[in-house]
Amino acid sequence: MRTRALAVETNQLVKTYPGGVKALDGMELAVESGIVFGLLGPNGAGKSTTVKILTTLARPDAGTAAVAGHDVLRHPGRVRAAIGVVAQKSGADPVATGRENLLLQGRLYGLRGAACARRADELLARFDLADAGNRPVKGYSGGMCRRLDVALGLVHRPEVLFLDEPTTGLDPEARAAMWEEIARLAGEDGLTIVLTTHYLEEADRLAERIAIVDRGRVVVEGTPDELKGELRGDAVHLELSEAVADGAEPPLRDALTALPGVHEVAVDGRRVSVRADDGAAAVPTLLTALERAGAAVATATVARPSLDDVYLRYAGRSFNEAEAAAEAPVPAGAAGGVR
Ligand SMILES: Nc1ncnc2c1ncn2[C@@H]1O[C@H](COP(=O)(O)OP(=O)(O)OP(=O)(O)O)[C@@H](O)[C@H]1O
Repeated sequence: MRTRALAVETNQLVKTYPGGVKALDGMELAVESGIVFGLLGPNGAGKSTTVKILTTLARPDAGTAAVAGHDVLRHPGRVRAAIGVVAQKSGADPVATGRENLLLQGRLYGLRGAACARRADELLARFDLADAGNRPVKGYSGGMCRRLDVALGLVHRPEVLFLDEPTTGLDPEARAAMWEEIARLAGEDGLTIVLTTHYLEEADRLAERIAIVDRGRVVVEGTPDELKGELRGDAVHLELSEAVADGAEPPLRDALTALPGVHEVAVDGRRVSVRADDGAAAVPTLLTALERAGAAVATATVARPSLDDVYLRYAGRSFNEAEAAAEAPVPAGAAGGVR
């Protein structure tokens, strides 16, 4: 028996597609109930394949997975009753109205009569679709469609909601609105949200915990701050009003390196870059030291390590490089898509 404390648990999932593409190569996940968990990785990392297995739409070649305490292979029906799925592609019927879509989904999950209608209206109001509820979905904007998709996934009050790249293809405004909606959902009724994304910013903003996935396995897992904190230190960039004279660079570098909590000092013409344990706290000290050395500072910026830096450290390549590699042509017979 699995414990209910974990909403999702996988052990050594392996999945190879025909043609030999190894989509999953020992995927290990443990997602606590009641949190937003981000599965972050570039295109082709194996996120959708993981979600397909967890939502009983695909079978692993090896390994086990349980959702809401139910084994996905032994009790797929129980898993399906406990989950809501918002796939990358909308499942809504474009010819039907938003309300009709919700009523149909409700009926599929056993809701009847007034209870079903009440739930549909509740969700239309909640997702700001009340006015559009009686219009065919084909007339909805991208953001409205996405909100309806999430509403459809919630009709039967699932324990675990899977959101597969919920903001891909949305314009910035609709993306921001969807982020707000997901953040709002997160606090509710102990709902667990498993969010897959290839947007670093999306995972950083929404997920309490993140698993960074590369080549079909988790390369690192933790809270966004834990992951970034492991990189120790902020980058502080200072732009001087005038370039430092050649001979003055080494003593300036030595003076800055001697400051507490300051490392990796680089001086290059007008640009001074350092890593600091606490960037914001180091700025006044750096300004004073530079002033003493006769260097006037024009601008100072502090950058926290990003999830891209984390990815680079654990996957050995940048997120952009990995995305580019995933988009590169693959050998004949090995191509394929899950969409
Ligand atoms: N049906 C399929 N047949 C063959 N190969 C597939 C199939 N589905 C996925 N793949 C391959 O498996 C790997 C993992 O794909 P998957 O879709 O799980 O990654 P992903 O991280 O979700 O990426 P994306 O964000 O592009 O969906 C990729 O190399 C992909 O090309």
